[in-house]
Amino acid sequence: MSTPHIGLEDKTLVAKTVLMPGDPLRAKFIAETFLKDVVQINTVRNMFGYTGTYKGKKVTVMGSGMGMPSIGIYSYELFKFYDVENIIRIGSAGSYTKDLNVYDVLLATDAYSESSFAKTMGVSESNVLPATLLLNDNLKASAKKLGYKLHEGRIHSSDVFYRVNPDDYKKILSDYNALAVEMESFALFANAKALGKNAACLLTISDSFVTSDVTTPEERQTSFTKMMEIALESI
Ligand SMILES: O=P(O)(O)O[C@H]1O[C@H](CO)[C@@H](O)[C@H]1O
Ligand SMILES: O=c1cc[nH]c(=O)[nH]1
Repeated sequence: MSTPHIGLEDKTLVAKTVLMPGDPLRAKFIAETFLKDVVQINTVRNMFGYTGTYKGKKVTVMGSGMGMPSIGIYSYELFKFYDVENIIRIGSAGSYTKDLNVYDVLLATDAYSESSFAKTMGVSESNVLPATLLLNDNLKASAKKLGYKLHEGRIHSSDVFYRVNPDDYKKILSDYNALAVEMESFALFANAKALGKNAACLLTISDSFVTSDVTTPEERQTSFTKMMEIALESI
C-alpha cells in the first residue's frame, strides 16, 4: 500500500533502519557512493529514497525535506506504514559554540524546540525530547571503531532559519545548553515516541554562528561523509 507521500506498494523493499538526510540529493549521493544492489523506492515530490546493502546489511536512505512538518510526514509514514523500526537523521547544523567547528560531527542526546509539534500530536508537553539511547550507543561505538571524533550534546530544532536577530542563539545556548541548530529532530523524536520506535540524529556542522565559517551547498550534499559512515557502520 502506498501513502500520500511515498509511492511504494511493496513494504518489504524498505529496510528496518532508515538514514534520513534533509536533502534528497544527499540520499542519492549516499546510495551511489556507499550502497550495493540499490533500488529506488520513492520519487514522489522528488523526495528520493533508495534501499540497498551496506557490507551485506539492508538499509534504506531517504530525504526528509526541510523542517518539522516535512520530516513529521515522512518519518510517520515510514514508521507506521512501512514497518520501519529505526530512523537516523543525518543532517547539517549551525554551531552555537566555539567548541564546534565546520565539519565536526555532533550526536544529539536530545532536542530542544519552541515547536508545538509534540504537544499537538499529544505525545509530550515538554519542549525537550530525547533521542533513543540504544541507537546513540550504537552510533558512539561506530564512531569509536572508525576512529572519528564524535561530539555529544543537546541540539536546537528550530522552525526558523532566518531570524530577525541572529544573536538569539546566545540566549538559547545559555538557557537550554543547545550546542547547534537544525530544523527536524524534535518532530522525529516525537513521532518515535508516539509510535514506540527508535530515532537518533547525527549532524555535521555546516556553518558557525560564532566564527561565520560556512560550507557550500555542494559540500553539504556530498562531503559530510564521516557522519554517513558512522551511521552506516552502526547498523
Ligand atoms: O542538511 P539538512 O539535513 O537539510 O539539515 C539542515 O539544513 C536545512 C537548512 O539549510 C534544514 O533542513 C536543517 O535542519
Ligand atoms: O538549520 C540550520 C542548519 C544549518 N545551519 C543553520 O544555521 N541552521
